[in-house]
Amino acid sequence: MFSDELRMRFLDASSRGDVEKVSLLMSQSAELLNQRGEQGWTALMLAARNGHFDVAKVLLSHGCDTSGTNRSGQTAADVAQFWGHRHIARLLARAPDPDLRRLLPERAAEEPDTFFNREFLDRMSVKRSDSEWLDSKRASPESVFLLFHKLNPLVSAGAGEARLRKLRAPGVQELLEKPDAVLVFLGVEKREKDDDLLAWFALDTEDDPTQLLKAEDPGCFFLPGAMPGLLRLSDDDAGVVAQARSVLAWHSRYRFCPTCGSTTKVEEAGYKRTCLRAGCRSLQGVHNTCYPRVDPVVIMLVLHPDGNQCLLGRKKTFPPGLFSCLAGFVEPGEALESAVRREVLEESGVQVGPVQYHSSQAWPMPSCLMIGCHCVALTTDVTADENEIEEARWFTRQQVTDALVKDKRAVFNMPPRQAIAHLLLKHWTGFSANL
Ligand SMILES: NC(=O)C1=CN([C@@H]2O[C@H](COP(=O)(O)OP(=O)(O)OC[C@H]3O[C@@H](n4cnc5c(N)ncnc54)[C@H](OP(=O)(O)O)[C@@H]3O)[C@@H](O)[C@H]2O)C=CC1
Ligand SMILES: [Mg+2]
Ligand SMILES: [Mg+2]
Ligand SMILES: [Mg+2]
Ligand SMILES: [Zn+2]
Repeated sequence: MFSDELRMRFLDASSRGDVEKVSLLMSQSAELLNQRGEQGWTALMLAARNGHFDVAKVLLSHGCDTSGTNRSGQTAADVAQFWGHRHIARLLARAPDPDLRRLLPERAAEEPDTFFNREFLDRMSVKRSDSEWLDSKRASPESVFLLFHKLNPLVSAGAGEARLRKLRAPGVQELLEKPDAVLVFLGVEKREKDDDLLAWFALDTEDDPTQLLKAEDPGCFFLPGAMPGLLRLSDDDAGVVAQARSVLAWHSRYRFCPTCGSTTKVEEAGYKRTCLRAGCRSLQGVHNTCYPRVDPVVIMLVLHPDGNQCLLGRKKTFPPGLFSCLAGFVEPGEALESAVRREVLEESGVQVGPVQYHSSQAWPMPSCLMIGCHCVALTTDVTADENEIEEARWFTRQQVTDALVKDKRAVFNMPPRQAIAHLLLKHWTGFSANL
């Protein structure tokens, strides 16, 4: 054990930034590490208050607790942030803290069957360069052709659900003869036997929709509004549309070579656009201008250090009452964990510590890959970024549960079940219910 005097000397040395003394006292009694002084302040909080980076580093290297709060409810990171010592706040965000990690939900036993992720077709990418096989499938009366108008799929509406309209070759012949037409090979229906593969294709047109619909049943229409329109699809159809819509959107936006502006030719059954100018840089080495793009987006449920609340935000464009997880594009040269910490800080002013991957989701608006994570906050004051977020605040586990079951006490509306944000919230409450 140590005396009260030793404890006071230890806290005082941390507060003054005397690294040598802090280390010396630690070597005399390791139990000093998480001791508290006036108002419940620990050595780490005092170092954070006065901007003593080296002291904070030494204390962290001994595994000191970062999640405890003083009597004003502030963590060490709260203190560092309040007093403008951002380098210390960042240091605390990187420090592994077993106590905070404990708040992360356990990994799900099974991969979730997420909307837009269902693999109804086998993409058979080896066939993309087999022109003879592709020609025969294009001409086959069995093959399925999906038609999109300005990226909205042709569907027929059943009870509630919209079903993709499957056209056959003659139905799209005229459109395919146009000079700019792009036909994308999506894959083949998964079957037991390999001999009679049923191929699926997709194409987009900007032609007058009333003319296009004349040849169709009266119940057919182009499903309007990506959000929430696409959420009306069945799970199987949604998986096919996620693939088709992203590739078609890429063709509609990347007609010319992004490197030199020359015309391009479509190859690989719609999966490549190659520059036609000999000597163009895009034809040499590793480059990403010729293939359909995917934009990674991190989406995260931020958990409060008390383990009982989570942070949700509202965009101005959301329907009334809806709150969802914060999200943001991953930037070049950035790891997913860094993107999570940066976007949460930008959008809410909250510092994030441990980050844990949950699952991912294709999100074809037009080509996002949502990377879902849970993470734990180090600080708790919320300042919403007014440009992007209308409001951000903490919700209790009970409030999330009420919203999930649409209880009359619910204080907000959940994101739709098809969104990965919904799964992140549901997984967290499911985990918490077992506590
Ligand atoms: N499935 C789900 O549950 C959810 C899905 N999402 C999706 O995630 C996407 C991203 O989330 P969001 O919060 O908007 O992202 P950010 O927080 O990164 O901010 C969006 C802003 O970033 C700019 N931007 C656009 N494209 C890129 C890019 N490729 N790289 C970097 N910045 C870019 C845009 O600015 P400007 O327009 O000024 O150019 C846009 O307004 C959204 O498109 C949304 O569809 C979001 C929440 C829930
Ligand atoms: Mg943002
Ligand atoms: Mg955002
Ligand atoms: Mg961003
Ligand atoms: Zn070029």
